[in-house]
Amino acid sequence: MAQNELRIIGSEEWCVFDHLGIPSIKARVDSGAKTSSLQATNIKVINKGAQEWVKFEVNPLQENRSITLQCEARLVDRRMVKSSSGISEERLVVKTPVTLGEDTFDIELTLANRDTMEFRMLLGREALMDRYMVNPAESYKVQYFTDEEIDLKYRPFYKQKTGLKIALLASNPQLYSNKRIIEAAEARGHEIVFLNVELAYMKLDAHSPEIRYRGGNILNEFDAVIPRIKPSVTFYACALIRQFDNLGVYCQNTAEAITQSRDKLFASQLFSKNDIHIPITGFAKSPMDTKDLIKMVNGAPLIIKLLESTQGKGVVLAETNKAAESVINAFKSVNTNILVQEFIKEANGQDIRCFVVNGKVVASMQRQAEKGEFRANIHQGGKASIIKITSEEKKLAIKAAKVLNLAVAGVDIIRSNKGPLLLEVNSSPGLEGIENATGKDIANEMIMAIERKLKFSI
Ligand SMILES: Nc1ncnc2c1ncn2[C@@H]1O[C@H](COP(=O)(O)OP(=O)(O)OP(=O)(O)O)[C@@H](O)[C@H]1O
Ligand SMILES: [Mg+2]
Ligand SMILES: [Mg+2]
Repeated sequence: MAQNELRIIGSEEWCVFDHLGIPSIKARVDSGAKTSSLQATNIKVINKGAQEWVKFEVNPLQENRSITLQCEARLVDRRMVKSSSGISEERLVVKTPVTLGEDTFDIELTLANRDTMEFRMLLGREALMDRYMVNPAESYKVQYFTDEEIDLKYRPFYKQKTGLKIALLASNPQLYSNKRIIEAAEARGHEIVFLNVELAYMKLDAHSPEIRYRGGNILNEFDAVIPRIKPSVTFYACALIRQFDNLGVYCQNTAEAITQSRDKLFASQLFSKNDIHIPITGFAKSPMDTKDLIKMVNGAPLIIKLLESTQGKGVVLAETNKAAESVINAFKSVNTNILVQEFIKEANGQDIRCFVVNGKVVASMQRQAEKGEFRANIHQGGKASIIKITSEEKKLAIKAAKVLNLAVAGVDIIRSNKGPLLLEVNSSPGLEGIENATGKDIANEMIMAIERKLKFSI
């Protein structure tokens, strides 16, 4: 073909592979590459009579893994390719017809098992030769499809959606609570994906903010996120939750609610501001005020709490004023923030855990500390049993969750001579102790609460 009969091709073009069942795939025209290549995963060689064929999967749309096409093509070669990092690897080469605009011709494609290809296809010079001349300043000179046309072509491939798509944002899929939440979501017909907090990352950008997951997958199709955040990753996890929220995904507990419930001092201030009774609590920066701090909470025995504590690990009982003073000053000397609190002796090592979901107490249990221990936490050997709470306690639990704006909350209440007092509110309360003690399906309550918020009905 003479030079002037060559057609102009742009730097990006839409290719159609009828034999592979790919309705359209955007290719980067790359005359620097000899052979064309196609992003492919799960590549397997199979025998068809005397011929070798290849079965593989293609995600034809850029930055979108929700569509996966199953393809088959004839294997024509195996080539060693050196990657940019200098490692040689074998690539399979298949041959199949491609359509570009009006032209259909056979093309050889290496199957590139690369996760991070921006373009799912590269159109190399073997395919261009004697047909096209590249004009790198233009795109879609041979074939242009509008977004609507692409959408129409791919509509049949989108999985029929029957339930919600939920992400469980947590750290350990083996935990009882996480396993139960996954089970409950699946039982109600939803798709639930476990996302490890530390494997998710984000792009902050006014036009196209994103959340990505290890390997480059973009997480953009969730209806809801259930955050189950361990204390050590609170800061990072809350940034992720805010990002999901910015992307319009419903987060069962918001980042703000989780953050403020994790800071015992801040949470206590919110409680007193909203007329929620807590044991008398003091906080001071300087050791010079320790003596008065102790007096303020009615003297020893008293409780000292690390501002960020769970499972009762950072809660200490000081029996005498002397002991209290030295423990408080010891924490201060290592710059650890603590609360000093009146000891509710009459509770006899008991407290009440109320599980609140969307403003309702769905279960409650009493926890009794082990003999010789004042902390009722299950992790400290506490024993759980069913309890019928008073309407005053119920109101207190609901109000505490509401003040912190938590849709799911574990509210701890202690019975004192002055009536029920709020101890603390947990934003990722465990399910094991309370489901076992009460026989209630709390995971199911959590999932139904999401359905109600999203006005979803099965
Ligand atoms: N002021 C108090 N008087 C008497 N007992 C208390 C007091 N504060 C806490 N306790 C006991 O210590 C336990 C742990 O305290 P708290 O719940 O404040 O700490 P935590 O480490 O955050 O525990 P969690 O695992 O529930 O988050 C309580 O469940 C309760 O049994
Ligand atoms: Mg706590
Ligand atoms: Mg507690």
